[in-house]
Amino acid sequence: MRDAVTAARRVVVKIGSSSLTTATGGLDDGRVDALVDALGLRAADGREVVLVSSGAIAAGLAPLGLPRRPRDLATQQAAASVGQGLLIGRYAAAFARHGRTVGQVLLTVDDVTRRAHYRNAYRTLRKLLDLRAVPIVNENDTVATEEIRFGDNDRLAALVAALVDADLLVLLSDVDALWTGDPTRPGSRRIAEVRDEADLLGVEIGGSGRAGVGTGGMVTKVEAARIATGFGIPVVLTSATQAVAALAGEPVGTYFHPSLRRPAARLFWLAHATAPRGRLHLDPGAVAAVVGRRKSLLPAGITAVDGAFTAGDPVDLVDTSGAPVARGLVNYDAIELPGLLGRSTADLAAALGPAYEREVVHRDDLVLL
Ligand SMILES: Nc1ncnc2c1ncn2[C@@H]1O[C@H](COP(=O)(O)OP(=O)(O)O)[C@@H](O)[C@H]1O
Ligand SMILES: N[C@@H](CCC(=O)OP(=O)(O)O)C(=O)O
Repeated sequence: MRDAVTAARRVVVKIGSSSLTTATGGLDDGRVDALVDALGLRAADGREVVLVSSGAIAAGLAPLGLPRRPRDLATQQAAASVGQGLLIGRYAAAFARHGRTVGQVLLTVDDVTRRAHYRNAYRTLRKLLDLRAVPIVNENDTVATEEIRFGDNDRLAALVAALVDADLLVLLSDVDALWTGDPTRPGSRRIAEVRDEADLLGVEIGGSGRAGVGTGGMVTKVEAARIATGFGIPVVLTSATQAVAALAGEPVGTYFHPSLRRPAARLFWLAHATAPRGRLHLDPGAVAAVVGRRKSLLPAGITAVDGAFTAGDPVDLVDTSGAPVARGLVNYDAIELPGLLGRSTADLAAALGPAYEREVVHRDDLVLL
């Protein structure tokens, strides 16, 4: 038995498209029901479950007469728009049989990187759990453009697990475990547990076996496991058909041990969930202050600015060679900064008013890379 699994009070379960669809790619009601039965068992004794479910695009294909997963973003978004409603409707009916209500939570990258949105997402999830509803999370595909996309729900699930401070993340796929190589190839073996990076050396982590349905294959799952375990959350990776056993702590699938380190939640998001919208070039004094002495970044230490960001966006702080040394949430719009560079805070406050005394990036909004 896996003690961390049996003891977990709050669990995030992620299910991939390939485990929810029929061979032809449509939503498979029987598979949805089987998953919900497994989760219903788990939630029955007062434990909290957050479900991260893919499948919106797959569920939208048939109603739109699309023969396969489209390549272009706009058609994917249209399919997700049709499919997400069907998916949630299906879950709502299945959970109702267990006396549970579901709540739909659609997230974009912004929702987990901008502080105000991050708090908002946390508050909603927390309240749903307090009200004994089952939050069902997916990426907000219909509004997520290429540049702000998570792209894969494995990473989203790891970030949601961190957001709700889960005790366990379960990744359910169509494969029963992480294997040493392509599971269909003779000689590949199942991996029962991963203690650290060393256990992954030599493992061939491949793409999706069902290119028309699943997205990231094992690459995104192992990456998600890295993120969650780095946050102190253990991960079980197995197939949807083993969900009951996995949630009961039986030794199925692959168990990723958590690392002991548990970074501050908000900064963790910043480092992992963000695509920087710009770069601030620091002089050596500013690098020493920010990295060495954990100080806030002031205009005086910035030599140049790249990107078209607005206040609140994540930006990378780079040294004189251009290497990122930290990531932070910037307090100014990109167009405001060139006029401020190299000037002291006192000078700026005197010339432009007290609002210009603020740091460019506050040290509480900074994470070293
Ligand atoms: N080392 C490996 N171990 C297990 N599966 C692997 C490995 N490398 C690649 N895969 C493939 O990854 C697939 C699961 O990913 P994917 O199809 O994206 O699922 P999901 O839709 O659940 O996210 C498996 O079906 C398998 O073909
Ligand atoms: N948000 C998309 C799923 C993207 C995704 O990560 O899919 P999968 O690899 O099947 O978990 C959808 O609902 O179709």
